Amino acid sequence: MTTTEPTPEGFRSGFACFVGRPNAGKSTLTNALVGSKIAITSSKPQTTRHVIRGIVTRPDAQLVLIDTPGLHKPRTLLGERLNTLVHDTWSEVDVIGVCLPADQRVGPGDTHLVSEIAALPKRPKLVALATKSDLVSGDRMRQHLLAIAGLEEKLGIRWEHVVPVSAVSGEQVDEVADVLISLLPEGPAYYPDGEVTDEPTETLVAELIRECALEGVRDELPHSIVVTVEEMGLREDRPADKPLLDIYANLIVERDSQKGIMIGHKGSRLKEVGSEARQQISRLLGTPVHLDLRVKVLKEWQRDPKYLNRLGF
Ligand SMILES: Nc1nc2c(ncn2[C@@H]2O[C@H](COP(=O)(O)OP(=O)(O)OP(=O)(O)O)[C@@H](O)[C@H]2O)c(=O)[nH]1
Repeated sequence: MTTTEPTPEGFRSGFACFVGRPNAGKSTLTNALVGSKIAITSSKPQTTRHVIRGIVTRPDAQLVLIDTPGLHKPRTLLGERLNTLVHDTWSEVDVIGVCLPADQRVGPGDTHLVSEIAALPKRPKLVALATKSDLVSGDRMRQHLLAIAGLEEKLGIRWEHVVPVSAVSGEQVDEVADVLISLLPEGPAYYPDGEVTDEPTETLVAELIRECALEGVRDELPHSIVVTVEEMGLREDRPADKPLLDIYANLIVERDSQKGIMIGHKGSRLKEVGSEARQQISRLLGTPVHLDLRVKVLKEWQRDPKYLNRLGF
C-alpha cells in the first residue's frame, strides 16, 4: 500500500526490536523477516552499532523492526552512549522480542537484560523467542521453554507469547511476524510499500564494509573498527545501461598495529575485504561498484567526544 491509499480496516502498524545477548541471532532474524540483507550479521559478537530498521509490509499490517546494539559494560564514552541509545529504543517500541538462543542455557546475562527491560518506566509488550531451534533436539527445546517461562515469576514480567524459531531454516519465521504484528496498535502504515529501510545508503554501505572487515580478525579488534563513507556517487560519462557507483571509504582503527593487521601482508587482507565488500554492496544496491577503501589510524577515537560526534555516535 502507499500512504495515499486509504488504510484498510483493522490495519496494524508499529515498532518492534529484538534484544538478546551477543550472537543470540537478532540480526539474522531481522533479515529473515525482512527478506533482504539490511542488518549486519557476523560470527563476532557486538557488531550491530547503528539503529537499523527493516520494514515488513503486508496487506494487513506494517511492522518496523529496529535493530539495537547489545548492552555492554560502559568502559568508554562510546559504550555509555550506546547503552543510552538502547534504553531509549526499548522505551519507544510497541513490542520487544527477547531472543534466547536454544543452544545455550538461560543464564545471568539473559536475566540481567530482561530485568533492565522490566525496570523501564514505560514497558513495551514482551515476546520470548527461542532462537536457533534448528540446533537442538525436541527434549532440549522443552527444557529451554520451561526455563524461559520461569523468568516470568523470577523477574515479575509477562510473556505475551513464547515462540521457538529458526532464522536459518526459516521454521516459524512467519509465526514470529504474526505474533509481533498481533501486538501492534491499529493505525496506518508509517512507510510506503517496498521501502525496506530508511537508513541512509551510506550507513548501510559502511555497515557492510565493517562486517567484511571484521571477518576473521582477533576478538579484541571489533570495537576498534569504524567505517566512514567519505564520498559516494555514480560515475559520470557512463552509458545508462552500464552504471558504476564510486565509493570512497575509510576503515578507521585506533592503533598502528591494528592498521597492519587490517592491511595484511602486502595489502592482501585489505584487498580481500574490499573485494568482498564491493560484491555485497553491488548485490544490495543492484549496481556495479568501484570501492576505494583506505585504512586510517585515529588514536583513541572511542574515548574522544570530538571523534565520536564526527563518526555519528
Ligand atoms: N543454526 C542457526 N544459526 C543461527 C540462527 N540465527 C543466527 N545464527 C547464527 O548465529 C550467529 C549470530 O547471529 P546474529 O544474527 O549475528 O546475532 P546477533 O544477536 O545479531 O549478534 P550481535 O549483533 O553480536 O548482538 C551467526 O553466526 C548466525 O549465522 C539460527 O536460527 N540457526
